Amino acid sequence: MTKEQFVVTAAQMRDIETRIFTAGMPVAALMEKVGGLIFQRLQTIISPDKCVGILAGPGHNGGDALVVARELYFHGYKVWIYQPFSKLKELTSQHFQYIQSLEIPCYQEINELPNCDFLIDGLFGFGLEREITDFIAAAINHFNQRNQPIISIDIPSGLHTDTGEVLGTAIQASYTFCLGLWKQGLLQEQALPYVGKTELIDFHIPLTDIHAVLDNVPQIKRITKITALSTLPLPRPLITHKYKQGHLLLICGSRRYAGGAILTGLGARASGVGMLSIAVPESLKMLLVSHLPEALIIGCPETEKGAIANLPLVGCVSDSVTHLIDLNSFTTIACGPGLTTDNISIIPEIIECECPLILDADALNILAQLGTIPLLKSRKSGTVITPHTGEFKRLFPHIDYTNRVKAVQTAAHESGAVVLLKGARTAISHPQGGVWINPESTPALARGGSGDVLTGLLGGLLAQIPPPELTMEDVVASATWWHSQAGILAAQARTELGVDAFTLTQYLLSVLKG
Ligand SMILES: NC(=O)C1=CN([C@@H]2O[C@H](COP(=O)(O)OP(=O)(O)OC[C@H]3O[C@@H](n4cnc5c(N)ncnc54)[C@H](O)[C@@H]3O)[C@@H](O)[C@H]2O)[C@H](O)CC1
Ligand SMILES: [K+]
Repeated sequence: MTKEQFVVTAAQMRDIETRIFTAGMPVAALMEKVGGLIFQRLQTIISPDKCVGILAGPGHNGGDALVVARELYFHGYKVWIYQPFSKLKELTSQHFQYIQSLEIPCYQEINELPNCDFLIDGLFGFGLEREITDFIAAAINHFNQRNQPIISIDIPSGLHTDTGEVLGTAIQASYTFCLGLWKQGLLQEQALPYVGKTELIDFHIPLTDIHAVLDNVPQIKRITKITALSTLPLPRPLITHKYKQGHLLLICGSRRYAGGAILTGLGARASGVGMLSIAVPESLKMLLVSHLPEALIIGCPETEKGAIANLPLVGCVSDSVTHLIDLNSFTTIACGPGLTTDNISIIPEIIECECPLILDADALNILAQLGTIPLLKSRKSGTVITPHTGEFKRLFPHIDYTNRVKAVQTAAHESGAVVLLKGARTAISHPQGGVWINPESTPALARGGSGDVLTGLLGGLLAQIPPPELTMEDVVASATWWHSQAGILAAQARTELGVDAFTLTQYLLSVLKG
């Protein structure tokens, strides 16, 4: 793993830094090093003719900010300090004393503050322990009102380091320079309006210290291009044939949502899966054939309303169908897009299948009606469920959803499934607790049908039975990355309004072309 992948809580960061200090690294030296690295990065953003306001807190976040202030000053920038705290940590106090000796203007009242071009937020870092109130809350709200870009050191002051919750109020940063290792709160969806453009400032934490603290707990990891492309595209041997490249069965679509079946099929097509079968209500069969001529389209008996009435399974008596389905002849089954909840009887049958199973959309809504846990826990092979927020709440109404990382871990543990909780920061958890977070997406994907494409793409990848060293959640994480990168590419080419789900399918392969 690269440093960019690790995600830590405040407590884990504290433990890692304690190991560094115990090994002999002076705290002052580390602060000096970190302040210098932040300053170097700032030089590429802020030209020396600019005025910079430094917001200095009482702890080491403030200490970092004061080191930055001093370096900006010595390099010709106009600098002022806002430092309203009476009790400072020792090291921070020393830096503040030196700043004052240089006669850099220091203020304690926000109404005295001059104008400036940029603000550096060094009020609180991962040491924030409680809600921000009183004059500090007023100050943060004041700085958010000014029109200067704010660059937060480590984490926007006021955000909970682990959950990303706003503790009272929080700085709305244009940039967040996260120090050393990614803090979990920065990857939580509720932090998004506050973090701005995030980047990691590496201050060379030894990997041994990281592993010493993180190896014995479920890993929270960021999905990066390196991790995704280490999986994708799945290896395709020179000598192969269609049956060796997996056989995916999609069970989807209804007269009401015919498009869902097409979009899911197009997502599967992009995965490179060798064989694709799609079970839809009989009346959709020719429509699907026209869109996906390479797929084997299975027309199923349908209800009055045009939903799949039953699956023509091998062994069942049904003379009106041309093709019987043997659920155990597929290497993966994906079910749900456009299914409707008109007929709940097919889900218990599908859950019996022995191959990996993906349940999405209405399959999840039916599962919520039938009761999630007992049904999924009894399955022999891997299961992936891919709820959006609403489906998640219906499936797991008892789980507190504020901390999405914890929520998805709990759901995975309870259900025994890999849980992919879709959103602006999709989180994926394995039943044993490991979590992948997708750190980059686009609001362009917030459209009907996007999820159908992901289900097909994911099903097609899992059906190709990735090499044994690839865990199911690794494949799910890579599919998530692939899907969001296609959305980003499409939005760049066509604006965020131009990424309808069909267009999204047309950009999937461009992602792998790099
Ligand atoms: N630990 C290190 O050597 C390094 C830390 N880095 C930087 O330091 C911060 C973490 O520093 P720490 O002193 O632990 O905490 P903070 O600076 O975040 O501030 C905590 C400080 O504030 C007080 N406090 C907490 N909550 C509130 C509140 N709601 N209202 C008022 N005051 C509050 C608390 O009592 C503490 O005194 C880290 O983020 C980095 O920026 C270095 O970068 C690397 C080395
Ligand atoms: K900060």
